[in-house]
Amino acid sequence: MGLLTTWKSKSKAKQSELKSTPSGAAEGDPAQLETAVSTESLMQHIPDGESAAALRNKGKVSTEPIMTVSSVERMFNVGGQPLHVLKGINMQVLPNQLVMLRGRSGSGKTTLLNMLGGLDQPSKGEIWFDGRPFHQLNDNERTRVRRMEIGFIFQAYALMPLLSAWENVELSLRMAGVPKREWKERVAHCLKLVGLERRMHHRPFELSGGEQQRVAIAKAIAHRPKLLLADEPTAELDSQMSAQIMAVFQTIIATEQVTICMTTHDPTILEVADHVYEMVDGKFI
Ligand SMILES: Nc1ncnc2c1ncn2[C@@H]1O[C@H](COP(=O)(O)OP(=O)(O)OP(=O)(O)O)[C@@H](O)[C@H]1O
Repeated sequence: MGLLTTWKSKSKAKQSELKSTPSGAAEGDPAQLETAVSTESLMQHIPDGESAAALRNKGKVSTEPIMTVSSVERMFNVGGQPLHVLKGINMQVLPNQLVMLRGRSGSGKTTLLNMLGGLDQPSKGEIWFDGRPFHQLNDNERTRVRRMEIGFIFQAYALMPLLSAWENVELSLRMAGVPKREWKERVAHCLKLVGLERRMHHRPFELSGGEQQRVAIAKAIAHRPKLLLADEPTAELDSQMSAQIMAVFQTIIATEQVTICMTTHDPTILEVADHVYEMVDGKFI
């Protein structure tokens, strides 16, 4: 298995570093102060102490993998020629972890992520999601699992441009079939969790890139998915906003019991991952 390395994601040092950078820069600048305040409020949600690993050791979190990938290959037919993109991928994702797929452009990260989310199927191999053989489900069954149990976040936010932050999150509850009586409380909770309680009625063009990505996160977790898949979620953001997004990810892992698997090119955010898989030319090294 191509496990590059393992880091503890919730060290106090890392939390205080995330906390102190924007706070230190905030004095006298209202825009930076706003960023600092929202980061402070984000960090309040992160519980001190117990990491997912510690909770697992105490039996509070399942030790069974939520996702198991065995010998997965993916071939495409391009102009009559076979293109072998994934060449035997093995991985396990444990509950309440932050797992990163890293690799150069074209190495196959998005192709694999699409398969983990049931958007595509392997040419060979198996993918087990929460005890079910994802690779054997038909299109309708995979769509149902995806709608109910998986959330997606994309590089370019994928928000409805004419809807407010509130309405965007509400839309995802409607799509997942969550009863309307639960919407108000859940939308408010998710937007607060990502630090946007003062931006709930802004539309995407009235928000910064980092704020738009936080709306996208609120939208992706609103229906309480077990697994959150994020394709380059920080690619459009500067380092401070990227740090905020990673702080939000840590918050929602701790409070919403969600597992996150994301792709990235950004070496500066790797250290908050529980596991990093390095992909080279369709394989983990
Ligand atoms: N549907 C498809 N048909 C044919 N080729 C494809 C298809 N999807 C992906 N590929 C090819 O597979 C390779 C891997 O693509 P993929 O998008 O998974 O890479 P990536 O690591 O996510 O790259 P990036 O970091 O640039 O997003 C590329 O060469 C791409 O052209």
